[in-house]
Amino acid sequence: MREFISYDKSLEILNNIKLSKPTIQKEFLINAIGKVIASDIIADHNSPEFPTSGMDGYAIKHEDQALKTIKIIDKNPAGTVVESKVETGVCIKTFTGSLMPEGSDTLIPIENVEVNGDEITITKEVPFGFATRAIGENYAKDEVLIKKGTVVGFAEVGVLASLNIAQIPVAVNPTVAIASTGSEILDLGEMQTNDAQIRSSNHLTIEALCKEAGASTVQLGIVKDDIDSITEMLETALSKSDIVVTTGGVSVGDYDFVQDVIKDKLQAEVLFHGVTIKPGMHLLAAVKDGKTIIALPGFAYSSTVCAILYVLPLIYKLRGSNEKLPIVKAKIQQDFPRKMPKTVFTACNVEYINGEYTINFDGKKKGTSAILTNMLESPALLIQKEDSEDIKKGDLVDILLLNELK
Ligand SMILES: Nc1nc2c(c(=O)[nH]1)N[C@H]1C(S)=C(S)[C@@H](COP(=O)(O)OP(=O)(O)OC[C@H]3O[C@@H](n4cnc5c(N)ncnc54)[C@H](O)[C@@H]3O)O[C@H]1N2
Ligand code: MOO
Repeated sequence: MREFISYDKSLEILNNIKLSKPTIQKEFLINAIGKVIASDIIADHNSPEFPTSGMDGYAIKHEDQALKTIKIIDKNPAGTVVESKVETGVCIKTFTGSLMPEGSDTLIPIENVEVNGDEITITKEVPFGFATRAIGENYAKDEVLIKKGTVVGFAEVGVLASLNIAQIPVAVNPTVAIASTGSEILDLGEMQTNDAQIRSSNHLTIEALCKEAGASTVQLGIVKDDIDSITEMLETALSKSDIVVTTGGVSVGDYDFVQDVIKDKLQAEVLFHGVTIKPGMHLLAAVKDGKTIIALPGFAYSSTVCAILYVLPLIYKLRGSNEKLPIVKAKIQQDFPRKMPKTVFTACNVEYINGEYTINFDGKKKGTSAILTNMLESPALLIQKEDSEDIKKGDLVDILLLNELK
């Protein structure tokens, strides 16, 4: 008899396994997009380094706005350093991006003055420091701008470029090998020879999830329910990857060989086999030669939910990233009784309305764990913990935002 453990316990066990540290390599900024930065990025200068004009106009002393006219003594284009100084009664024509000339504290925009020869008359006053970007406005020297573990995106690229950093250390993405087992399942394009055969979706759904999470993938396709084929597949998978994910063959049927191969043939260390969750109760996690094997149930919804819950966090960890599953609070629009003493993940629709997430189950199909179409459109998973109460309409509940998965 198998011993089922709680969802929390299964997460704790997986969280505590020793994983190898990611290999670090340097990448040019654009090639680093989607990768995880492996060290803090600290500003080595202030931005801007000097007070800088934010508009086109005239650099003045603020108190000079009380004067009738102010004399223009020089021009200060962006990219040059003007020698003249602003003293009482004089101004310097200054442009967006130009350094503020010495002695000035305020920029009066061209729209706020009338120009007569070499003099300006102020038609509309501005407050002290107007359109003057202070030293360090964008970032200050020694500020930690990007934390180790951040996934590089457009904003990181821009900030790194402004720091004149062309190459950054990033973690080499882990590799996940994926295979689906089952004698009834067919790969894309494979000829159907009898009515009992179905098309496999799991191997590709999981590859898609892993790729979106930043992993490299090795697709091993479909393996029939046969001990030798499954053994060969798992040996190949272990030799090519950091994480092996299989689907099918982990419950109690006569042909559920994946578990036997993992336990008896490979002699892998089984971390757990059976978790009190729905879907995915037959999930098996094991370790062999420092590689993690996650054997998921065959049902399409079960294997997808479990890949999200168990495989994605492993990928995050192996990349050294700070990412977490996107779990947020949402208001539920109907009663939702607790059906079983398990942690249950139910597909729902999510909307963001008036500053809060709300969920409903409109159009969601009921049936077995085979229904993957419930994950289309704008989906989330309602999370009901093992020891939770019946949910009432209007309650705040935990949901996992499926369209926010990285
Ligand atoms: N007597 C019992 N029967 C079952 C139990 C149980 O506790 N006692 N548990 C059920 C639950 S829950 C699940 S989940 C499944 C898990 O079984 P397996 O992991 O061994 O999966 P299979 O039997 O191979 O497949 C289940 C189902 O999914 C379809 N399938 C399989 N592979 C794919 C694929 N790659 N793409 C799409 N669909 C796939 C397969 O045709 C089956 O219909 O066991 C229950 N039974
Ligand atoms: O493990 Mo099954 O996924 O509960 O339907």
